[in-house]
Amino acid sequence: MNFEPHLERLRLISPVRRQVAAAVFFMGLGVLIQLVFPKGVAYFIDHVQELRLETISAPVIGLGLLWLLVQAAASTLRYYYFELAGHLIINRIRRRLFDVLINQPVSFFDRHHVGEITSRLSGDVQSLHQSLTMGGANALQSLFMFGGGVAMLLYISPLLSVMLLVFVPASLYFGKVSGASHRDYAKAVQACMADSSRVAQEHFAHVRLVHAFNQQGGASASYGEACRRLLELSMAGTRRQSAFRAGLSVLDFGALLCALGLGAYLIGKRALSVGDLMAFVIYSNIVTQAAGALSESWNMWMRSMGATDRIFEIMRTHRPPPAPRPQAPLTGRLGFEDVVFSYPERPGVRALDGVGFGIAAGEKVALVGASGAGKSTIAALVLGHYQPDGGRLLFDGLPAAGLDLAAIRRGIAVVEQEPSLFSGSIADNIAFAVPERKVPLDEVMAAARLAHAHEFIQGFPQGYDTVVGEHGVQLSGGQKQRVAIARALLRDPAILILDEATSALDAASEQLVQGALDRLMAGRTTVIIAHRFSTIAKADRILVLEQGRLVQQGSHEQLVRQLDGAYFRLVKDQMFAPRPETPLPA
Ligand SMILES: Nc1ncnc2c1ncn2[C@@H]1O[C@H](COP(=O)(O)OP(=O)(O)OP(=O)(O)O)[C@@H](O)[C@H]1O
Repeated sequence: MNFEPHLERLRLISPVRRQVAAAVFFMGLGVLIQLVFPKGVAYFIDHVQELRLETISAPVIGLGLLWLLVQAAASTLRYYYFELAGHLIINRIRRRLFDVLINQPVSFFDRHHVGEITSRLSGDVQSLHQSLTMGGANALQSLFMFGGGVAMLLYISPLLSVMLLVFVPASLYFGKVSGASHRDYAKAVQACMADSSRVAQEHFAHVRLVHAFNQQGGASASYGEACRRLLELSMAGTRRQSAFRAGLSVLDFGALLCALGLGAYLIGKRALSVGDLMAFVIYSNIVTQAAGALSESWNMWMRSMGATDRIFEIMRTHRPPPAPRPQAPLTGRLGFEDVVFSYPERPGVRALDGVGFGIAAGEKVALVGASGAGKSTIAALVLGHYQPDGGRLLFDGLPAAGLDLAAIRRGIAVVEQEPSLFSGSIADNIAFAVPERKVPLDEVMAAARLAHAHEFIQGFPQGYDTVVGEHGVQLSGGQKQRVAIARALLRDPAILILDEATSALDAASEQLVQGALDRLMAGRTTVIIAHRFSTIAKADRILVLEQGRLVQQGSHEQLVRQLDGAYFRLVKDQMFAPRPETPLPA
């Protein structure tokens, strides 16, 4: 048997050793008190004739009250410390799992849906919580009760004990056998839960589209199907669990009947008192129940092992980021040398096929090409989201592979096609550009002024504190763009990656955004994934891509003269908006 996965989970307890030790101490105390009780009952039954009210003196009553108090305190403190340890552990795992997830390479998010990932963070972690806290507490308590109960049984009657001990291994074995199947079942349930979360998350995220296409019914059907699979699996698990409980109950009552039969025989032989038989029955019940609870705890542990396998798989993939290496800030010189790249999810298709070019510091280069030609892939490689399969990238003439990725990224800013804003204040969204320090508001404002965003932000009643994004004020396309430009300006990058918005803004907004972009691009190396002719015309150089290959480069005037070239075809097919002001050669 491989113990490592079990140990891996138990190691999570180590930072909360003190709380766990306190919980175990109070649990031990509680168990001790419970184990004394049957023997006290035996004494009472065997001496019931001799007991008089006068003999129940104040110290006896005091002792009884103390017993009650200690019992209550032990049980309360046991619960408190186990829960406390559980919350601390789970809080730690949740944060660690998030750290591991957020640091995964971008390709990880190509393979896993956001809904699935959030389900792992909530559902799987919750399952681990239950098994480590209440599951762990019950298992430990059962173990103590089992050990103490067996000792008391042997003390009262070794002969009866031997008979009873036949049943105990049977229920333990029974638990072990059913535990193995529980693990696989729990894994399947958790996968199903992640799947239903994915379906729900996807439809909520695109709720406008769902309504626009009257797809509410379709959404309900998809979610219903995911829930049906989950229900089927859960029902199968419940059937298994019921069969397991029935088996345990047969063993429990079998043991009780045998103990009564043999006990009566021993009383007849004067080898056992009535009180001791009574105590024996109670202890035997404690022992068989503890054995059953141990089996059940094992099942629960195995279910949690299955449910949390994915968490640990993900955690194992975590590689701490390499120690930062001293590196001079980028000046903006960028190069691709014969770069070959396929997305990990599509290993057979080359998204870039032998692409090579150099960009001087401060140069503005437009990437053009039909949809799927590889423009965004070039940007993704510059940002270090993926590593090339062949060839290399150069920053300031140095191979990227030998440089510190975080330092490279510090020198780059990106303005996305559809700028993403987090649900926070506008100031927070702009300051997002500089994670290394707390950015003062006047710096945020200065960036917003340059980006022509200050005026509209000041127009909101809460100004820079206005909450935007998920649950806040929704900004127009042009406003979002200007916030994103302010964010990039604040970063003050050497290299700017600009994924130009395809949707047209109204003329006034367009002018404001364009003005802000001009300020942003001034003096910086800029790689523009270009869709507008006005942008392309302003670029120092145009790189034309076709099916992952760089097929042409030059200025608009140079390229448009090559009548058999890809660029001419793109212009002719009106791939850019608005139509080129530069007339095509006759
Ligand atoms: N994450 C991904 N996983 C697998 N294949 C991808 C991924 N992203 C893009 N591709 C594929 O790689 C090729 C290049 O895509 P890319 O996004 O670079 O094109 P593009 O020129 O930016 O297109 P567009 O102008 O439509 O955005 C396409 O065939 C595309 O389907």
